[in-house]
Amino acid sequence: MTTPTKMAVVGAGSWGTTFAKVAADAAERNADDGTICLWARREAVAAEINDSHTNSQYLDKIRLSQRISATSDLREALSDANVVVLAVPAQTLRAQLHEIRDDIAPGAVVISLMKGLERGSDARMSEVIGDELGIEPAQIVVVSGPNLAMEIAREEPTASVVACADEEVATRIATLISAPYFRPYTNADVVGVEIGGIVKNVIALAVGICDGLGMGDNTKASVITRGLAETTRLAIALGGQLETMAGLAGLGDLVATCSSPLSRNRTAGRLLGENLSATEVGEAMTQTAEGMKSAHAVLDLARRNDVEMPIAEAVVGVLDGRLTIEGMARQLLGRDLKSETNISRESD
Ligand SMILES: NC(=O)C1=CN([C@@H]2O[C@H](COP(=O)(O)OP(=O)(O)OC[C@H]3O[C@@H](n4cnc5c(N)ncnc54)[C@H](O)[C@@H]3O)[C@@H](O)[C@H]2O)C=CC1
Ligand SMILES: O=C(CO)COP(=O)(O)O
Repeated sequence: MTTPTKMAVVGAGSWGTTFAKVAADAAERNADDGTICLWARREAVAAEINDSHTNSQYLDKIRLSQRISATSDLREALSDANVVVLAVPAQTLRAQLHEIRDDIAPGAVVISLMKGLERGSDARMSEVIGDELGIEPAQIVVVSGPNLAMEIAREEPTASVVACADEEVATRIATLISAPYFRPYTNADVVGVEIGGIVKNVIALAVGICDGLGMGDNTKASVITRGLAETTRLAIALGGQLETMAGLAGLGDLVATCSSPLSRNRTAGRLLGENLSATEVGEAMTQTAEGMKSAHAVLDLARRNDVEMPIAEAVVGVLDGRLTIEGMARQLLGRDLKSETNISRESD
């Protein structure tokens, strides 16, 4: 007999809550005894999930399964959990893990849902998890793909990627989250899957800037496509696979995020394009737009690996107030002419 899954989801924002719903609906479909406990920072959010089975601040009008319980006591959520899911803002993860490292059961599989790069260390979230918890890559899973939370919460059919160095673990987690409306594929390329999710947020800021400036689809398609080229260069330099970048966690997520009005990163970019400063955009956003903070780390990581990322560089220039949005277009269009198909590190 296999042990029933006891899942703890750390972070009851849009994606943490939606992922808990997916796992609960998958358990229902698999007719297993799995339970899901969501940790919410605020007691009121936990109480609403327990009493009304809703989380109205993040997922308006979405009903959650009765298999999902919630608590604002993190130790209680983690108690005996054999699968721990992390869905907090990337820049807060290390401090959070530091606090709870002794409360995570040895042998638990830890899943990262986050799409950010740590500023200062340029570490991917799977690397932060490995550092802070001292666990093996076979225990660390990354879930990423074209996964706008609200669409999944509404049960609109969606595919995703479950990445782990150990393919058996990836398959086990994929089974655990395979809901009637959510289809996960496995992939052993953790680096490529994570880089796709991180960099698309920066490219979505650039596409949002185009929106803010009132530019049309040619401009946005050009940014998306060349954005994929620079994302691919970085992923390959770090050991990722070309095929991953053409898949759900690369092209798929880039297209979803850059096209959707639901995207927080694209929205933040639009506000930048409407001439708000990065500080003003930060104040206007009520949910996490990871690209606003990760962009600097992406550029730093690229420079350390001799990878050119002109779009990321221009976005960082705008965020830092060194480049105007009009100057951004001039800078990108003024570059030396190149072959399109060169995926080598040096140039674009
Ligand atoms: N919302 C989406 O559609 C998707 C989001 N993601 C990624 O998931 C991660 C989480 O994003 P969302 O759930 O959308 O964000 P959110 O802004 O909706 O929720 C963030 C959650 O983290 C908590 N939190 C905020 N500051 C914290 C801190 N200092 N310490 C601990 N917890 C804190 C908040 O209370 C909230 O529960 C991000 O890395 C994002 O890129 C990935 C795929 C889809
Ligand atoms: O990662 C996402 C979709 O896959 C969500 O994008 P935003 O964080 O820009 O809303």
